[in-house]
Amino acid sequence: MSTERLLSKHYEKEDVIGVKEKIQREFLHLKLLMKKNVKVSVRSWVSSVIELSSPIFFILILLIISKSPAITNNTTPVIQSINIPQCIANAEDRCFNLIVSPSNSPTVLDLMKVIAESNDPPLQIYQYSPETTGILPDLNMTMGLKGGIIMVPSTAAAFDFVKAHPNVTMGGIEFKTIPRNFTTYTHKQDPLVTTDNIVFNYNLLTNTSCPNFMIKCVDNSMSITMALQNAINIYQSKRLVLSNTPSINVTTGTFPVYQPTSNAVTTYGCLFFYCGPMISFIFLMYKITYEKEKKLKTGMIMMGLSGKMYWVSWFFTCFIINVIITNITIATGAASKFEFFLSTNFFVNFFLFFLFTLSMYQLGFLISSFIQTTKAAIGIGMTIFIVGSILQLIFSLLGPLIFQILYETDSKYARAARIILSAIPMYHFSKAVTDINSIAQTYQFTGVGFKWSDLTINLATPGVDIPQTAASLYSLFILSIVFSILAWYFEQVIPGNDGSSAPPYFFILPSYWGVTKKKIKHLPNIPQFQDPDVNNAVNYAHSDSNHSSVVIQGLSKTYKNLFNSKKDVHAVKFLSLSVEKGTLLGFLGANGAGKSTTIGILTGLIEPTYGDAIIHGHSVVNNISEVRKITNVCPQHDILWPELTAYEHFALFAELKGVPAKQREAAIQNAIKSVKLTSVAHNQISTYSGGMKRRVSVAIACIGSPKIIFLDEPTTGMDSQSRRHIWNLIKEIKKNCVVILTTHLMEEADILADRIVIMANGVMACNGNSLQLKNKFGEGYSISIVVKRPECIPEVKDMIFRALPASKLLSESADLLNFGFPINTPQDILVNFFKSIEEITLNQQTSPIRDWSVSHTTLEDVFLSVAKLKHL
Ligand SMILES: Nc1ncnc2c1ncn2[C@@H]1O[C@H](COP(=O)(O)OP(=O)(O)OP(=O)(O)O)[C@@H](O)[C@H]1O
Repeated sequence: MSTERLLSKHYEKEDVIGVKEKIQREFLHLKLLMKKNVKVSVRSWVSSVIELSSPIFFILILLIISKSPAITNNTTPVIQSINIPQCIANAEDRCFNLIVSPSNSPTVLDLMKVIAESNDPPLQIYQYSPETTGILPDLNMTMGLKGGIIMVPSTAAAFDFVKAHPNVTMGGIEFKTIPRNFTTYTHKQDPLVTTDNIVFNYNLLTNTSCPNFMIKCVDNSMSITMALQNAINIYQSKRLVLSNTPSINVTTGTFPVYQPTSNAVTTYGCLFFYCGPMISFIFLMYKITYEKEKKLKTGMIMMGLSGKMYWVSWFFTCFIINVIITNITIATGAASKFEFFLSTNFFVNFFLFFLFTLSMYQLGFLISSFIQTTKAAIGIGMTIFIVGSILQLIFSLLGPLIFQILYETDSKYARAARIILSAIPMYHFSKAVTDINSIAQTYQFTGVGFKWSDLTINLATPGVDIPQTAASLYSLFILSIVFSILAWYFEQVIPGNDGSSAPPYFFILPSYWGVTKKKIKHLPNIPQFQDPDVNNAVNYAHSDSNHSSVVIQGLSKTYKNLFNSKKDVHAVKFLSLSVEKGTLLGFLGANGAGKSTTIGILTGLIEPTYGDAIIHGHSVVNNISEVRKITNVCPQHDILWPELTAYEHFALFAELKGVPAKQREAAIQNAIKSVKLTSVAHNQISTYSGGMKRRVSVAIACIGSPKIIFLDEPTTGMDSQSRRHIWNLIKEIKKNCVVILTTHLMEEADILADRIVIMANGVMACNGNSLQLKNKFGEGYSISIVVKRPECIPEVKDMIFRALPASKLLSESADLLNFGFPINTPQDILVNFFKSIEEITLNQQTSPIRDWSVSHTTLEDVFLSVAKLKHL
């Protein structure tokens, strides 16, 4: 029967799992993984405390810096020059604002009406009295969004207004005297009118101060003067009874102005606020790569945990840590009385820190998909942190200037720099911090901090297209999404520790999304193998009458070399075999023989180039999730978290493997007893020896009545007593399932295996039980000889071949020689041989042999002779 037909026959057996069950399973996995993450975080509390308290640490440093005399001297804004603050709100039509005093002069009011009417667009005139509106009137409420002329009673009131609304008033006029002959009779009561003066006296105040580097400073004195002179002319021509034109005396006066102040937060805020999230970023990279390096992730997936939920659980864990760190940052900043935090809308700060941390986390996920070791993770994390710190310091000190240069210049370099910087979360973070700082630094005088609505205002000079603060937050959000997508993509495409990877175009394959089944490719013909038993096993695996629990058909795996196809590695070549329930298959082979690749394929970690394996009716290529439900694994590397106890491991895997809640405790206790760990079951794994950890791994592999168990060197590192105990346990559990055991201990395979397959260069070299293999590949007896020195080897070989002409050299390593000779060697030859070897070794001085022994052929001998043969 063709392989396709046989496979399709098997597929008929597949269970159709309902969507509801699938969702429930995914949620169960998420719950288990979240539990694990929380427990690990709680148990490794020192690192968790360091991670969560890092924002406190860095903000406290900033607080100490801010208290240093050098910085505090600089924190109070000084009235540096007496000018009218520059209006920065042109976009809201406020830049036509003039602040004019005194408001009790009817002539001044008339003049202002002329200016207001002749202005294009016309201005409105507002009366502002500190007594009625309070010291800090809301500009929007008082005068609407349009600009206008603000009449104030006195210069002092003008000062108050300017203090309340820095940078919205373009200039001011303080009238001092008005010539008597300039007024109409109705204005004789004007307090500014002087009888003996024909000079128009006023003080012109223009705002030439720049709130920050982002603002282009414009001197409006000329336009104000011209507007006023024009108004005087119009007024005079229309209404004056006198023909004399008054002379005008303009002076410049002083006005309070907010010079942007530098303080610890404006100077170093970008740097110190950035450090807390970055420490968490390094921790995250470490945690993810730790699970990768220790193959915990792979192990969990082999045991059936959902790969998707693995990432979702990390996402939620990061989300929780992010929310905690963000709130700690804001609370510490507020407790430190930094206006950056006190005056800014909570949600603005929340989103700023949350989105920055989120984007860094996603970048961490992305970078982690390229690296395999914690060393690399820490190295790269620290490098990013240091380079980022330098950037933050530069932005802290020169941020506004940099933004101005970047956005005012339209050179190709500026454009390129903008594009590059836009992909860097630190850049958006420092831009937003600088924006918030530019408002927060005047908070103590204005009482107005960074509001939610300020996210969308243009803090820069009109015409300079510097992005609004909201753009920085959007960018952080978009970067988070882009990094997540790239992390997901590269996680699939970059080969992991197990060497598995998806093709670069995997996302366009319908089979990736579960819409269709993967197309299984088969080699057209079943090849002929040298060994008849292997041929039989292969033919049976492809036969119609095969109903074994595990049926492997034509499994092949080629690791392609992208640059040179001659260097392609054919790790597994047409492996076909079947394993019945209740059988322990010893799967042996030298290093590089193809065992791990085969196990990787059977556990769904590696996609075969050709062929498939059907495990209890489920294809490993197309239905691996069902295979994993019934499969348990004891990988070479323990899937154990040092922070969890053995009990917690058993509980986790019992629930994962679907042990009903009522039977779970019994299953856990059973597992603990089976590997004799009762007294230490509640101790953390970090306190266990290597052998004890192996015992936990073996017990995990037995939990939940699996139908197939993969044991990869299960007894490595165990003492002989524990090893024998585990062997008994394995003998017990194999009764109800299939066990596939890979080991380098031939004694272990000999004792446990019902059937042994030895792989050599990717090919099944032999297949049979231990006795069959010994008879077939062994030489009856084997002599092991330890020579004194390597130079003695030729002499010893010569001696053995002379004494036992039918003997064969089985292996030769350092000073150990292994010969085999047939069981039917004539007795007299044997007697002579023993005599001569005894004589040689009697003389310790001259003998080239240090030690020798004779035994029946061992599996080791079989293994060594099989490794030498060519098999295809
Ligand atoms: N990701 C990979 N890319 C390229 N070649 C690989 C990859 N993984 C394994 N190989 C090659 O495939 C062959 C089989 O390797 P495999 O790991 O399956 O051997 P093994 O029998 O498990 O060896 P060991 O006993 O050392 O674990 C080896 O030649 C190995 O170098």
